Amino acid sequence: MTQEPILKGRGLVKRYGKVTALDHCDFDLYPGEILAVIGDNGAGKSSLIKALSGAVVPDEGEITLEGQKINFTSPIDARAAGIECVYQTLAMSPALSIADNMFMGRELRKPGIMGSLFRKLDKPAMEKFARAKLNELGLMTIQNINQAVETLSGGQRQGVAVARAAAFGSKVVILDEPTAALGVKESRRVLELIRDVRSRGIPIILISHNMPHVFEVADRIHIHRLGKRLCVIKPSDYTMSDAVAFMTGAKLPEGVTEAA
Ligand SMILES: Nc1ncnc2c1ncn2[C@@H]1O[C@H](COP(=O)(O)OP(=O)(O)OP(=O)(O)O)[C@@H](O)[C@H]1O
Repeated sequence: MTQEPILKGRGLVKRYGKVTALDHCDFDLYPGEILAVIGDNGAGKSSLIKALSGAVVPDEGEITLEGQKINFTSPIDARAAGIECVYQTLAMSPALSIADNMFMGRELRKPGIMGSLFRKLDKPAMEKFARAKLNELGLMTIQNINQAVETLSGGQRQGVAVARAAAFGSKVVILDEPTAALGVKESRRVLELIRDVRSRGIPIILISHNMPHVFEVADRIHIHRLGKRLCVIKPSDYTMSDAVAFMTGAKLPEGVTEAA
């Protein structure tokens, strides 16, 4: 790679009491790529993306975005910097509408009296924007933008979460297990959305246990093992069973040692 990574982590450490979830972990995401992050249960994948998206503060190490050192202390900081993350839990309010969920925490407000803190929400503008974004991403099955999120199917909810991330993630979109618990058709749609985001030039980090999905969409695969990056492979160079063998420690890629 001749380009510089857009998002880079070096020597990241995160401890939870006696558990070391991240053990001097390195990470590189390059512009315009879909980077899958795979690893066994408990390998530290979620801890890694939480550190990159401000949900946890690493105990050690350095993160840079476009070459600038960043010190996120919350996901709000990361969002302000253009990094959007869809966590496994989706972080949506089921009783609120699709439009309200898309704007949660960054509501548009009507112009008010100068200096007024009590500016009214600009509902029409938010609905218009939400509709435009969902249409742009081909989520035409959602008829009513005012529909409560709790009335949507799992796939539609995931679609709204991905649409929200894609709409506001100007620099990086992170998706933690976006196809887990989805049916075949719904998973397909989410994979298409992921490709769609990439085609708009936004790089994506995809955490997934689903090897066929990973091998289908990823440009590169970061294999995470025991709290650190074991290696990065190209899906064209290895089989799915190789990847699983690497992440479980059954075998190592050529030239890689476990201590690396
Ligand atoms: N909030 C927490 N408190 C205590 N331990 C934690 C916490 N979060 C993660 N851990 C521990 O850190 C380690 C790494 O967890 P993490 O969730 O990052 O792994 P993962 O690779 O995402 O796992 P999975 O694939 O099962 O989701 C695990 O041993 C886990 O139990």
